Amino acid sequence: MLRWQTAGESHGEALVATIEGLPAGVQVTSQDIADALARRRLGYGRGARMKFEQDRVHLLAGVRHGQTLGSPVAIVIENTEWPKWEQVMSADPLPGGTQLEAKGRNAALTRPRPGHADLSGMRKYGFDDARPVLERSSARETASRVALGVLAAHMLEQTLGVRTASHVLSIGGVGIDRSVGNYRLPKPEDLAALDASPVRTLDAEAEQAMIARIDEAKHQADTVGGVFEVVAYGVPAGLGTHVESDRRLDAALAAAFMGIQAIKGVEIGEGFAEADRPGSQAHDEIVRDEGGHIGRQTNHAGGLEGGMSDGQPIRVRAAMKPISSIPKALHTVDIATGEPAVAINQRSDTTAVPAAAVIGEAMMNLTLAQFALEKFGGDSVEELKRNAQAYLASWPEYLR
Ligand SMILES: Cc1cc2nc3c(=O)[nH]c(=O)nc-3n(C[C@H](O)[C@H](O)[C@H](O)COP(=O)(O)O)c2cc1C
Ligand SMILES: C=C(O[C@@H]1CC(C(=O)O)=C[C@@H](OP(=O)(O)O)[C@H]1O)C(=O)O
Repeated sequence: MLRWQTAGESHGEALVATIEGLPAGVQVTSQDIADALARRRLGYGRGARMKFEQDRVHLLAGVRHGQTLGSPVAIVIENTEWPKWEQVMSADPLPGGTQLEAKGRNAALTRPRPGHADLSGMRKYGFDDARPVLERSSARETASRVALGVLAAHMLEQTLGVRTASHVLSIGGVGIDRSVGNYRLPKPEDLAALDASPVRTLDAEAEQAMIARIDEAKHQADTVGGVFEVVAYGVPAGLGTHVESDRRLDAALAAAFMGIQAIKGVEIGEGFAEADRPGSQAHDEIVRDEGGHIGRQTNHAGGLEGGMSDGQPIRVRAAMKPISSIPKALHTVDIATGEPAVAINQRSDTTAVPAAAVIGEAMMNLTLAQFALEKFGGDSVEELKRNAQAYLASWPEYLR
């Protein structure tokens, strides 16, 4: 069983991530993780913090000489902003009972921001300050998940040959028309080109439109969301199952993507467009190719049928709501006085859809790694590989 967890506040000392259940022998280095974290910081429209903060990674446990040991892996990502927050976010009481003055960074945040966890978190945990809520609800936490996603991605690639790529379909309502479904899907070989695009697309026209939309939103003191897609190649048929709802791979992927901050919709394949098509045009007919192998001519289903991978590329799309902290401040109520007020506004991203796509890759890899381990098992990379090969070899040639 693959289990993972993260801890850490946005302006705390560090983020911490652990993962347990990976086989021994997965090759990974701190540099691989640092490279993935750098990809998560990319994207036109991100705020000032992305420019001055760095992700400093320490691979603390579970890896020796570039290979996992089969023991829990622990990763620490230092927040380089920490010196500015050392007192405000101090875990221990301040020396000599010092009380920080309630001003500047330590001022109580009593005007909850619509669209954030602030108001419900204050009610639920009994806080009169939004700080303890926003510190953890911040998407800073996703750095931990991207770090863990590297281990999952390496395990998948080194055992099954699975590789993942992501791209952005639209930002603020402009970009690629996803109802058509015949645009060029990103391939793992395109990753460098996608990383080089300010809005994570291979479509030059859509790129210009999305950049212009972000500029427009920024100019109007507003923010925008968008839609991204993650595609996983090389996933063997048969991960997940139809037999029980909580073991379905499509359900697990939907939960994993929905678990990314600000994601409000998840689509498997062409999910929403499928709802408008007649069945005769919706399903992926089963054919034999020239080599006699079984295959499909289309992939509307996004590689998932009956809660199981069907051997086609797995495609998951996610809709991200606009960034919630808006310079053009929204109405709220000051919790300290009960009077109408405008929401706290801090420096913020105008959009973070390209970053969310990279986080989506991590969630795809973590979910597929979990399901691959459940299906094949194995305490070492070699054992997992053997088990998967034996499974595939058990099929008649034309089914492979
Ligand atoms: C990569 C990424 C970056 C984000 N950056 C910001 C930001 O700078 N400002 C902000 O207000 N929200 C930002 N968000 C969104 C908030 O974290 C999110 O809207 C908030 O947690 C509430 O969303 P929820 O209702 O899904 O939890 C970001 C989200 C992601 C995934
Ligand atoms: C720090 C990151 O993203 C942050 C996510 C975030 C939010 O509210 O989710 C708000 C911003 O932080 P701050 O309020 O400190 O400016 C983003 O910069 C990161 O992704 O590493």
